[in-house]
Amino acid sequence: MSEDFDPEHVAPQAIRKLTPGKLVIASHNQGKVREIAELLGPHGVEPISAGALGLPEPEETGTTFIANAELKALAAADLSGLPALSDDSGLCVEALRGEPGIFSARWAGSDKDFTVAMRRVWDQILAQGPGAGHDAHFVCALALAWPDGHVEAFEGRVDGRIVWPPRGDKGFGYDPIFVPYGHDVTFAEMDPAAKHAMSHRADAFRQLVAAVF
Ligand SMILES: O=c1nc[nH]c2c1ncn2[C@H]1C[C@H](O)[C@@H](COP(=O)(O)OP(=O)(O)OP(=O)(O)O)O1
Ligand SMILES: [Mg+2]
Repeated sequence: MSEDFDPEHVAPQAIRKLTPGKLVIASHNQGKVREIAELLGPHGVEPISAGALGLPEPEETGTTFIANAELKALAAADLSGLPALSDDSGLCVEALRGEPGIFSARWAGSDKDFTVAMRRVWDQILAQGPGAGHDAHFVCALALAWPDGHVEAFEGRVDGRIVWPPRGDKGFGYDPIFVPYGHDVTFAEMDPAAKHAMSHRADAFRQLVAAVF
């Protein structure tokens, strides 16, 4: 091994393993915190939410899901002194050229009203004219950061279609208008376990678990 060998710049062996202990869930969205805690259940870590630690909600200045996930995880790891896991996610509608995308939370406004955001998605699809397709996908970027600034990121996806009117009261966000391909029910009509078996978050989680546990 040469003297200037730097393990941080060797992929993929550079992936750092997460050891059992406290893990900050760097999200202020209770729906996500609940899903992430459920997905982490079998992996021997003790989740603590950013809200419970009184951490601020960072401004999402990135232009990609990965960039926003990394900045949220790094901020929480730095402030807490603990490893932190963040999630940046959103709904991308093909007929809207990927919108709302990274702006999915912002479409719900400062009072986080997803009735308004879902209506806006539907109205904008209709505004494209009768030929507009309803295809859409959710993306989830997960970033795991350490207080020394090391960070790993993983991106997952699930494809489906937008339906109207909204259906179901489980889940959160845009779940009532999203039906994954191969299914007839929305994410908000499914049991959490069924959503966890196929969601964008579960896809990203499988990659994270394979890499860092
Ligand atoms: O499984 C999902 N089912 C339905 N809607 C979803 C899902 N996953 C993301 N979404 C939508 C709603 C959410 O508000 C936005 C993410 O925005 P995003 O900035 O990543 O999260 P956020 O501001 O709600 O919480 P935080 O940044 O503190 O983690 O995309
Ligand atoms: Mg956010």
